[in-house]
Amino acid sequence: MQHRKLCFIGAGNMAGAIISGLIESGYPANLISVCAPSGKNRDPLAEKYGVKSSDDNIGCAKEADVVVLAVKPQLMADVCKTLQKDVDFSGKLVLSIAAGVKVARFKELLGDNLNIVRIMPNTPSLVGQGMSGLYAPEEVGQQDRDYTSDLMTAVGKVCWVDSEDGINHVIAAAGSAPAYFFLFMEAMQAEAERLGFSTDTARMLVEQAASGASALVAASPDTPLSTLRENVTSKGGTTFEALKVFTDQKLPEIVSQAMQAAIKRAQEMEKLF
Ligand SMILES: NC(=O)C1=CN([C@@H]2O[C@H](COP(=O)(O)OP(=O)(O)OC[C@H]3O[C@@H](n4cnc5c(N)ncnc54)[C@H](OP(=O)(O)O)[C@@H]3O)[C@@H](O)[C@H]2O)C=CC1
Ligand SMILES: O=C(O)[C@@H]1CCC=N1
Repeated sequence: MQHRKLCFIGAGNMAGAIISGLIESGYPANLISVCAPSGKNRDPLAEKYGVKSSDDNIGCAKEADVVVLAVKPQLMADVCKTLQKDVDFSGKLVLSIAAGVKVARFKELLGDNLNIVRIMPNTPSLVGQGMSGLYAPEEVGQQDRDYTSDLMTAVGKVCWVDSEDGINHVIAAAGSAPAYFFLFMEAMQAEAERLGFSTDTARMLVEQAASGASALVAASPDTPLSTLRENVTSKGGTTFEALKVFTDQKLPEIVSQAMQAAIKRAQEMEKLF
């Protein structure tokens, strides 16, 4: 992949996950800078990975070929307005990882000719297992699309969406999704502890069951998920009884409602920020 000079504006959970994944995959540390007002998140990244840490958004953005906007959506307008005053974005690629801030809004904030790709990543990027949705408006060139694909492929898998609404659908299915699985695993660990397992053993049981199930899915690309479920479910057995509780409590409907709630919030954010 091409190694362009990258500047992250924001050094939080998601920027940190991408930076860590990039360095692990061989992206040169001396081409990465990370900016945030305080040193609490960016300094550990600099210490661990040798990237440049700074509180100077403008200076770092000026020097970069690619500016990654990685602040909370509610801060995006203020951050962009400050950048817009002093940074010439022509010739640069801007990547936004923010939920709920549309390309049209970035053009309002940073200029009509902005060359921008939206990325919706997730935190497993930290361990090279990310899932990112990518959207670019028509005018973005193939080289920039390829660079963005390569960048995020370095930390996981990518999927392009044709319309910007697709980014909100990626949020529901992948961006927010690690938290759904963590909640499920937390509930399982808590019950395992109530059954008498130590915290460590309860976590190991749940963690290994989850990562084993996930590895089995990955190793069985032609097998529907329903078949993998059926393979565990003996007639008259224990799994059947456990799954009956989930279906009686309408788990599929709950999942659908949760994913729709994430989309609805992203749409609200698009109006707010
Ligand atoms: N977390 C996730 O799983 C995902 C998050 N996203 C998106 O990523 C973006 C960041 O989220 P997340 O990483 O969770 O947020 P965090 O709260 O973890 O990090 C926000 C970062 O922004 C920095 N910051 C605040 N103000 C400024 C400023 N004026 N200039 C530069 N940096 C600033 C903070 O600085 P300091 O370090 O000093 O506090 C912090 O490093 C959001 O837009 C979110 O929608 C997308 C997909 C998944
Ligand atoms: O919760 C959020 O808004 C962000 C976007 C996807 C995951 N975290």
